[in-house]
Amino acid sequence: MKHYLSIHDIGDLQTTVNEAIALKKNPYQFEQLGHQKTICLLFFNNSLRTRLSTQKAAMNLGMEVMVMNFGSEGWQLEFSDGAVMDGGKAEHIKEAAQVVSQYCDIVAIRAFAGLLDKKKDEAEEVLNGFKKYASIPVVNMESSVAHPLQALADTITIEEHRIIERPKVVLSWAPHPKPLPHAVPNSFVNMMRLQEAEFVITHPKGYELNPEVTKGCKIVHNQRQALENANFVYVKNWSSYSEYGKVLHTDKNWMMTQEKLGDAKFMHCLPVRRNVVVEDAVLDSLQSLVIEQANNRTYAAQVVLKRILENIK
Ligand SMILES: NCCC[C@H](NC(=O)CCC(=O)O)C(=O)O
Ligand SMILES: NC(=O)OP(=O)(O)O
Repeated sequence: MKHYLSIHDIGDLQTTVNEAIALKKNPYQFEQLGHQKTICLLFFNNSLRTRLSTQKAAMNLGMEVMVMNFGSEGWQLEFSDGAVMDGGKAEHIKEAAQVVSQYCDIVAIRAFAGLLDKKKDEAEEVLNGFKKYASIPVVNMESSVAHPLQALADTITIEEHRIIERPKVVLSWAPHPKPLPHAVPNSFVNMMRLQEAEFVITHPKGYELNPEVTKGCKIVHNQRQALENANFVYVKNWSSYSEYGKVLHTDKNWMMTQEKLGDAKFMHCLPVRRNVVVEDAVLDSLQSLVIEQANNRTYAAQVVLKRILENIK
């Protein structure tokens, strides 16, 4: 694998999940693979899980890790070709990406959607800028439109807790005070398409995701109806896509409760706002898989870095 920008870069999903589960059992098996190789993790936004699990994954593979909070520590980047840089931006992506390529063998990048300009967000200027100008492999640690390391960890978690061949998996919108990006639900939907499941999306009207992502997916606007007989319920807030980046309403009735969850397993990528997105009783119950999802982020990242390292050796 050259880059890991979307879930589609991984090849066969089931093979990858099996490999990740094997790595989880024996995490130091490939300690030599990353010897004298360096990964640079560049953050344009906050993180807990991605920051630590990707570093842990790289360390398990014997790599050296450099982390930079680019958003607060780096020079402001210019992305336009031919720009006259007489404003606030000190460095062009052309130099920045090539410079980073001098110091490391893989670069991983987190750069969220700004949620103000759909076209600009969908152009993925940070991720695509590095892809275009860096001479090393690029890993997506959540971009404007995708969070493929999260989706892979979610698949591993579902695989570990699946008790029937074709589980019912529900992606449910939940309220949130802030406008949040579409990256996590987009990647979850794309990943669900690649596996055996009865998949249903539920959200209030107005919260349709990008129709190109959800094309052909079953969408039910009645949350209770959608949740009937669910095995896994993945809860996530996202802002409106059609009224781009807007919070249309924060209807408390969409919060996930123990009563609505029934016997299903609860999933969320974290961080989660307790008693807004989901009530305490769910997060504090044995039905919650959120900590296991966070744990599986390490093995998702590890299988991705392993494949990239095998390709650059
Ligand atoms: N990486 C996982 C989720 C990151 C981000 N959540 C957030 O920004 C939550 C912030 C808050 O709750 O204030 C999102 O939804 O894409
Ligand atoms: N789930 C996730 O990506 O968490 P962080 O934003 O803390 O990295």
